[in-house]
Amino acid sequence: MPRYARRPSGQRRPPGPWKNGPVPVVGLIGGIGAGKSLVAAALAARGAAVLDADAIGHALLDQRPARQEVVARFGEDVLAPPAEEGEAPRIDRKALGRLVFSEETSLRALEAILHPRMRKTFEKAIARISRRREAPLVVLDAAILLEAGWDDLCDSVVFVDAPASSRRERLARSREWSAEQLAAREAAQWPLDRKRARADRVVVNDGSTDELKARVDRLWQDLTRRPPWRGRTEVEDEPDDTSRSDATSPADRLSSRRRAPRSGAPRTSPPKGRGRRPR
Ligand SMILES: CC(C)(COP(=O)(O)OP(=O)(O)OC[C@H]1O[C@@H](n2cnc3c(N)ncnc32)[C@H](O)[C@@H]1O)[C@@H](O)C(=O)NCCC(=O)NCCS
Ligand SMILES: Nc1ncnc2c1ncn2[C@@H]1O[C@H](COP(=O)(O)OP(=O)(O)OP(=O)(O)O)[C@@H](O)[C@H]1O
Repeated sequence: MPRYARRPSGQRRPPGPWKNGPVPVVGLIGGIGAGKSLVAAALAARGAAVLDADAIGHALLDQRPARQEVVARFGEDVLAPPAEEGEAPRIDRKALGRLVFSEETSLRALEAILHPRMRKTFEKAIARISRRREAPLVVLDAAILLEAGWDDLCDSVVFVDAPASSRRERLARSREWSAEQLAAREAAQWPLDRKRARADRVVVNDGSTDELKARVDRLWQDLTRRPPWRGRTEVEDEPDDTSRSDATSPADRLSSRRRAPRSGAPRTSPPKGRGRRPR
């Protein structure tokens, strides 16, 4: 029987070169609508196990302990009428979203209910996948990975970089958010250049879905090579200065490539001004 070290969380950590043992964990971040889910799906098609933070949050809202705490905090207005008689009431996420993204204290209160449970779910899933060697790679797809401090579970952080205009167009097509709703969610997150600076890999999503898949194939090669990973990788075609996203100038990109590896680097100072409280 292998002997496993215990982690502070009480989870057993099987032996291996990565933070959580034999399987590396990769955090996926990027702007809203940048294509994180698409990248996650392409990695899943190659064999990665994907933890979708949005979906895990939704599942928790559907379970009694979290749902009851949410209703106790926000009132019955955040409940949707049951579709059928006798059915358990469900949280109306649209209504709850309207509330929390218009008032920071409410968002913090919702996070205080959900985030500890979400983290526990991630930790358990990572521990299980590592113990049973269920996949060669775990992907934690979480827009607010850095803001929530979940990056401490990750061996690498990948930023999906898409031009703001493409993100807006795609979201207008795929979701029913107004520009104001999108702006309110973005305001609740770190600015993109701050997120990008904390990533050690960047995948540029500025073309077709086929182009993105080809880039994810290269990312996969990079992520599944033997440890230790070093340096910073940008996955895109030949640099084209006109097609870059919102905030990164060619000079930024060059300097970011020269950055030291993330692992072991001290955390940067807390965010100032816009957006979320420091963590
Ligand atoms: C407020 C809720 C009910 C709205 O649900 P809805 O179905 O409209 O949105 P969904 O959960 O699919 O989130 C879509 C996007 O909104 C943004 N977003 C969601 N929660 C947050 C948050 N706490 N802070 C900043 N942005 C957020 C993310 O970019 C996310 O990808 C829901 O987002 C929620 O419960 N949020 C708190 C839990 C959480 O932090 N989830 C985000 C994990 S990445
Ligand atoms: N290169 C692309 N070409 C065309 N459509 C795309 C491309 N990339 C993403 N999309 C579409 O844009 C929409 C948003 O993408 P996706 O859901 O992957 O973004 P996301 O980063 O996961 O968003 P969120 O932050 O809300 O979780 C989806 O409908 C997706 O299919």
